[in-house]
Amino acid sequence: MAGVTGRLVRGWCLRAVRSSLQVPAQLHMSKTAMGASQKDFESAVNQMKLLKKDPGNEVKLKLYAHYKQATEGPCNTPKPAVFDLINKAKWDAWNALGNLPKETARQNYVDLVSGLSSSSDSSSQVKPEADRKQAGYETLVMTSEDGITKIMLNRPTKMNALTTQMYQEIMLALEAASKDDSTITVLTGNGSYFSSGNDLTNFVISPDELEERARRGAILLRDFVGCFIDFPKPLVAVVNGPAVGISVTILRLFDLVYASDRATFHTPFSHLGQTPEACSSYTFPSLMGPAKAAEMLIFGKKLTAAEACARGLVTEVFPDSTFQKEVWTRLKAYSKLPRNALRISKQMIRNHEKEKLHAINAEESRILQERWQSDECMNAIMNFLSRKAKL
Ligand SMILES: CCCCCCCCCC/C=C/CC(=O)SCCNC(=O)CCNC(=O)[C@H](O)C(C)(C)COP(=O)(O)OP(=O)(O)OC[C@H]1O[C@@H](n2cnc3c(N)ncnc32)[C@H](O)[C@@H]1OP(=O)(O)O
Repeated sequence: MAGVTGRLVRGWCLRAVRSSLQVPAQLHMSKTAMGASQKDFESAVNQMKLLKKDPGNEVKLKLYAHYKQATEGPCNTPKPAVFDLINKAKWDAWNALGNLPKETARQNYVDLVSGLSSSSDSSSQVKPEADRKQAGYETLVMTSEDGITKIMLNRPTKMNALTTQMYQEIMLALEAASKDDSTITVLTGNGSYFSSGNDLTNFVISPDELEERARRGAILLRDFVGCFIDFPKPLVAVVNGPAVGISVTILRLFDLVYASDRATFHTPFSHLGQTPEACSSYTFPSLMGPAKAAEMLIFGKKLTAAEACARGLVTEVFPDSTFQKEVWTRLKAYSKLPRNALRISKQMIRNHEKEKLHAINAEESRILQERWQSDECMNAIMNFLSRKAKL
């Protein structure tokens, strides 16, 4: 019976909404964002030899330390005499990296050099100081100013629901932001919502397409979440209003989450016949404990901003009336901090669990691929769409 209902639902979806869905090519993050290879490392070493501007002693020490760690592992030489100032400073910098894995040191070295190259490139170009809006996005507004790249979800009349095009554009925007000369990257929403999560019309497809679309959807989801796991710079969510579904679960992959007191946090996965994504099946229990995570992820309890803050998902809550002013003042001050130190500190905090997060992301995406083909999921989507049709 359920199977028949499912087939009817899928047929109804196709007839009820005449949608010409296109399947865009999948995007992949650059190699640098995914982890530096030996080749990337060697080319960064060569790039350093060509650098025209002296990056200063502090940076040179970091480069030295990461080079040694990447090539030889933890510091293995005797401590130089106290009066041998230069060698002692070098030894201290290397020794301070402790047991940092070689791969992480290699990645940090590549990131440091890439930061230096892009800042020296940018100093040779004349760029207007004014807000630089970047063209080419249909569902986002991307701007760069005062060391901050802002990616704004821009479908306010649809509560910034995420279409497949939008997932792709966010990945492109993140890739661009990871390479630009900004210090901090911000994601926010235009209008009253931060985002209402996955656009449920992504499911408006013919029954014979479902299996293939679910397969592609899982790849899209995995790549999308992967971009957040790997994002190399400080990433800030400015949660201007309610957040639903994946726009909530992804927050644990941000470094700061600022929320308006008007924001709510809702993950109605079970109601939709679906399961958690964006690594939340692991990150939420570790953040707030399994009992509180279950309340959100299994039973779909909607949290206020204050509750989300108490559970560690939100960094700080601001009154809505002063939200934008207070948050942007704070971020502008942060964006003046030394760029490379911020990046390296972020990576030191995040690198420990990166590999695990990728594995969890792959598994969650695989499970959702099956869920999307279930009658439970299709019935829930149909309920939403038929409510829409009746309005
Ligand atoms: C084979 C499948 C391939 C899928 C590939 C996807 C790959 C990635 C998947 C990642 C998975 C993520 C899981 C989730 O995010 S689950 C959460 C999904 N979101 C929801 O369930 C929210 C649904 N929306 C609502 O409940 C309500 O709209 C609202 C957000 C509570 C707001 O209610 P309100 O009454 O204030 O406003 P309206 O409902 O009138 O909304 C205004 C218009 O916006 C449209 N809208 C809003 N949100 C969505 C949405 N998520 N999907 C589609 N459309 C949305 C709403 O329909 C109105 O449009 P209209 O004016 O045209 O009627």
